[in-house]
Amino acid sequence: MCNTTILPIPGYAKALMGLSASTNSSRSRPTSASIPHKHVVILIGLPASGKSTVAEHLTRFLAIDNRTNTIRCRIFNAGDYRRMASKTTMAIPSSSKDDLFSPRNSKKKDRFARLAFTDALRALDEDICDLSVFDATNSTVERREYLFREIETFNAAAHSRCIIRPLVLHVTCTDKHMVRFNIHRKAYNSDYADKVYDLSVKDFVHRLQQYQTQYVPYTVSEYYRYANGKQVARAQQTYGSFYFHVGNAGLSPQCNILNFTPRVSDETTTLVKTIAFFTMHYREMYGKPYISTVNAFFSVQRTLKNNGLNLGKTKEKLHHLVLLRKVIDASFVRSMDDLVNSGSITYSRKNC
Ligand SMILES: Nc1ncnc2c1ncn2[C@@H]1O[C@H](COP(=O)(O)OP(=O)(O)O)[C@@H](O)[C@H]1O
Ligand SMILES: O=P(O)(O)OC[C@H]1O[C@@](CO)(OP(=O)(O)O)[C@@H](O)[C@@H]1O
Repeated sequence: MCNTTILPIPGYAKALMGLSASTNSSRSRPTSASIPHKHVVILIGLPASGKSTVAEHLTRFLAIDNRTNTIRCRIFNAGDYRRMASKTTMAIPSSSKDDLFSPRNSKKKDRFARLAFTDALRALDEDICDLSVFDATNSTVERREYLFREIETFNAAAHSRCIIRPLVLHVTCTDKHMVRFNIHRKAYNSDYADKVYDLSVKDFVHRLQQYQTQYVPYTVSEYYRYANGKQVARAQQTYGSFYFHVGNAGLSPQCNILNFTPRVSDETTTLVKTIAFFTMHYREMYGKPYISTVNAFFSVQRTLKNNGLNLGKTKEKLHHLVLLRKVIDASFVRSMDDLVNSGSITYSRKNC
């Protein structure tokens, strides 16, 4: 089921019908028409929820859609800043003191996110791109407030060469098989290049547990705090606020919130319409092959058939399946689902 919530928006119905929202005479242009409106997509989601993959899909989609193919996109991944800063591969922590993902080290971890976000805004200001995607978990209210505040400060600065509009893209994954599969894949990323499979999976699960103690769902009231321009995001009131959601590769109901205001720019309207289309059709466009791969991965019959007489490979694959089932058991997935969805915008009946 696809379901997009549209808050009272002059011109949006026209926009959905493919007519230019700017033809609505009640809408006025942005104050300085000469200043381009650029965008930053702020991702939110637990590790392994699929953020980087969806971000990649989004930028590919924008590049082929003829409404947006002139938009130059760049992705800024906080994890990559951490990996670049470290000369060695990630060490498996022996205590919470040297565990970057422990709440006690959140300031250390924030440093990389801040560096990545500063570059994301700078690239827009220096006209290196028109859309920056900020890829991090952004899992706390403090972090999100920081990001919105930074954008406000940027927009208010006299020397800024563009206006930056934030768009939130929430990526969730709580399907048991998808969670297991994604963590399996994470065990092969560069954090674990020099580590054996079992240790990598267990360490990643430990990382997720650390996030579970800190993650704060993005709620409707948090959305409205920014949308209503209180405290941290005054410009939202003027230029609209937009929330998009991709859940379980598009299998979960969509829950976009598009709050257009009279002064939303044409650049924003076009981009928002296109991203809304992307999220609403994510399953057909990008989710299907992934969903089939996940199903095939967990089919023991398929494992036996694919590996034929290769007993070594079959044994290894079966070992992976057993381990994944053991360390990512039903109660782990349930608690993840509760955390991600309880009180979150995604499950708020009011808006979905
Ligand atoms: N929507 C998806 N389509 C295809 N593969 C996906 C999808 N979501 C997750 N995956 C798989 O799971 C792995 C982890 O996802 P990733 O995008 O790195 O998560 P995150 O950025 O949230 O940590 C990816 O390497 C990919 O193999
Ligand atoms: O600072 P936050 O927002 O948690 O996000 C950054 C972190 O996200 C992670 C989550 O696992 O990204 P990545 O998937 O790119 O490896 C960490 O590596 C990275 O340090």
